[in-house]
Amino acid sequence: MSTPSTPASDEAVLRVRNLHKSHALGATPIEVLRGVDLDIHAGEMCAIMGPSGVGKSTLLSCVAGLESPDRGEIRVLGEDMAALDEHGRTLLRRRRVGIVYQFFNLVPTLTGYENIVLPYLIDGAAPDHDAASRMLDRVGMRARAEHLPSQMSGGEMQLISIARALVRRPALVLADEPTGNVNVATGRRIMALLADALRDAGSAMLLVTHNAEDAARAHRVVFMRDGLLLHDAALAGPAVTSAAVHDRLKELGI
Ligand SMILES: Nc1ncnc2c1ncn2[C@@H]1O[C@H](COP(=O)(O)OP(=O)(O)OP(=O)(O)O)[C@@H](O)[C@H]1O
Repeated sequence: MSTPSTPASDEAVLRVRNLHKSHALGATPIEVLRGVDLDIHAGEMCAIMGPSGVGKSTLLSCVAGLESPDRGEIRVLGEDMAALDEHGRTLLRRRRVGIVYQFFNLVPTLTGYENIVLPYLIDGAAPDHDAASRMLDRVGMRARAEHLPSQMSGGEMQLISIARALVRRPALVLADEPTGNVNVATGRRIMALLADALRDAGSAMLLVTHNAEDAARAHRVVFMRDGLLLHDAALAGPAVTSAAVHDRLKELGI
């Protein structure tokens, strides 16, 4: 598979057009995404907020190539996900996309360090131990390197999972409620780490969050409602403060 290393400067790292996706609920399909459009450029963090069950995680799964949309277009680094086969999508995800999950998704039988180098191993690549070691220090988890996830707190597991997601300097980071299961202080640390890593690596990031303070770290906040994204010009750039996010959530009744 040929994966462009960097998109053309004006090309979005993530481009989504008219995305539709239904889930079968018994015999009745429920259309969760009804024409989602979204662009995220290099170095940009975009937060998505919206009521529970509206389809935020479904969007992330489609972007990651873990679920197939019914129709519409997803381009990651210019690559049309629908034109890739399953293997191509897997390679693109492994090599260019970092994913942070709400429930960490660490491999329970591997140590913290082994979890961090997992993205290399599942790709059949030699681990970059320098990068992994730097990442271990960056998330402050060196003392936990040899511990199993069962010996870690939720916050520690999430810090390890963030190191795993970022170790290959992904072009696109997908984070699904990364602070949803950690305490407030760790949540702030996690958001600062993600923002710093994004800036340093020039990655684009799609963040799903219910937390206005987390959303306020983004360059742009969009709201999902009725299967669509509401692009809110008032919530971009310096206007993105947690107070402004709170106000908008209230106006939208979310
Ligand atoms: N595999 C599936 N099969 C059937 N229905 C599904 C499936 N995955 C999700 N759904 C349904 O699709 C809808 C959207 O789910 P999704 O997890 O994307 O929402 P969300 O906005 O991320 O919610 P939350 O904020 O609670 O995490 C929900 O009604 C959910 O029950």
